[in-house]
Amino acid sequence: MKKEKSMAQVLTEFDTIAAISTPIGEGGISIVRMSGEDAIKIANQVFKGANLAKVDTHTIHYGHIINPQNDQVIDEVMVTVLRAPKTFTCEDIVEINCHGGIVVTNKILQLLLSSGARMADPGEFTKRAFVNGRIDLTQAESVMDIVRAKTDKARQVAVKQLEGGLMHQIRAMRQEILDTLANVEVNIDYPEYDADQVTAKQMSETSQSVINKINHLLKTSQQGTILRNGLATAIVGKPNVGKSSLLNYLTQSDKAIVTDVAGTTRDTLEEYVSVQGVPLKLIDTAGIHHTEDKVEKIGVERSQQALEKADLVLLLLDSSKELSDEDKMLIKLTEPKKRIIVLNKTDLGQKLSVDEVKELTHSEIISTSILKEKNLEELEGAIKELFFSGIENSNDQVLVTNQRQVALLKKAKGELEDVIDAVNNDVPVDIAQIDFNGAWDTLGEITGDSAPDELINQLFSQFCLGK
Ligand SMILES: Nc1nc2c(c(=O)[nH]1)N(C=O)[C@@H](CNc1ccc(C(=O)N[C@@H](CCC(=O)O)C(=O)O)cc1)CN2
Ligand SMILES: Nc1nc2c(ncn2[C@@H]2O[C@H](COP(=O)(O)OP(=O)(O)OP(=O)(O)O)[C@@H](O)[C@H]2O)c(=O)[nH]1
Ligand SMILES: [Mg+2]
Repeated sequence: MKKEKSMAQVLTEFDTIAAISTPIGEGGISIVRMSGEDAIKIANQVFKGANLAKVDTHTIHYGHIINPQNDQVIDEVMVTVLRAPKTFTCEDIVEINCHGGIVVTNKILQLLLSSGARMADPGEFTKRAFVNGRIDLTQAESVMDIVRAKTDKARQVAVKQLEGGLMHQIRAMRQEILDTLANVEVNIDYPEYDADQVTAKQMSETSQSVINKINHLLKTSQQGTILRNGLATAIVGKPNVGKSSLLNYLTQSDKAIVTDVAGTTRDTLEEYVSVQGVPLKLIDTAGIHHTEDKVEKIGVERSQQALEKADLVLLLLDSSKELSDEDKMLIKLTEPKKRIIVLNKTDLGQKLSVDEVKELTHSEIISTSILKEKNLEELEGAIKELFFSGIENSNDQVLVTNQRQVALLKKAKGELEDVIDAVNNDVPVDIAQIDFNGAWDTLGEITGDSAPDELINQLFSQFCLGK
């Protein structure tokens, strides 16, 4: 077995890192952040103002960053001093709040690097928070999810995960497995029973108990993924029915080009939007129809791909025209999907009635005029209703939201099922125990309690610089 490094060993390997933690660009203020043993010493070399080695922790100080080589003033700043261990990384942190210009911010970073700091890797601050035990991997992932959240719901789910609910549940499952393993020793001390038989029974029971908990978590993953990524909602229909107009209305923008020319939209367009609290990833598509045009053909193919991937389809029909073969084909094609049918252009003379469409489908039908903004709240309400039907209100629930966690939960479940199978088939206890130990390790990968270094490095490398 690989020997684990002691925390002290890990810590002594840590040098002082620096990075710009705000977006690169012009802005009011930028933050250059340092973490590590020498953070305060390095800051003191370039700061003119209070002696940072003497100030209280969690205090902020006015002064100037100067180039110690020639005493030239680089910028007027505010510097925050945060001493270990009660900091984001559990190390000494210094944050320099400078004016938000690209040149000045970079210059300050360069100065820190030439004074003894090392450029941080992407995600390295958060990685230190993890290695130093302040957060687990699920919390680290949630930090990134907060940064990347496209809708308020996605933010809400991520902040919930940051509280550590998922971590606690996983750790409790691991503890159950560990307690059972500890019992193995005890069983040997009771010779009146067959120790192996008792052990096998306990392993099998614990496996079932943990499987039940895993199933419960896996059940949340579909909802969790949708809340995190947005419900993929494809707006489809034949050309010129008002698909792009609908995207523009729902996003309250003019992101999509709208004209009276059929075939205006050539490529799919994605926008994140919250509709009555429902997080949607809206996809405007090129009108689906038969075409020989080379460019349009590719657009139509993309529309079909978007349709296949969609969680929800908004199928638009033009109510001022009779139902065409293409419309009928689209009604058939989208039949297996969660769907709302939108009869648009009700402001024009009506040639297609709700009743006529009802004969072809059980889906909800909403009549709208997107141009005149008629009945669009009803459409939004229908989206919301469809979304929340069959979904528990999730505000306080722990949700599994990412594929890494789902894959590891499934793997652990498989290992535990193998334990039960082995026990049922009278496989020797020490063989069954291999999978039992395996499940313990797999669950540990979710929280990072037993994750290999490569995995941890790979995960944090996806973070932004300065995070
Ligand atoms: N200026 C600044 N703003 C920021 C951050 C930062 O690093 N710097 N954060 C960075 O992402 C986020 C805040 N996250 C943080 C999480 C934990 C701790 C922290 O010091 N935790 C300690 C002590 C808590 C306490 O004082 O009670 C701990 O948990 O031990 C600080 C920030 C967002 N805003
Ligand atoms: N009268 C009327 N016109 C509408 C309505 N909704 C959209 N239109 C118009 O219909 C035309 C086509 O609208 P688009 O939103 O570009 O239609 P589309 O489905 O995206 O079309 P393609 O991208 O070509 O497939 C534009 O001139 C819109 O202003 C409506 O409710 N009533
Ligand atoms: Mg369009």
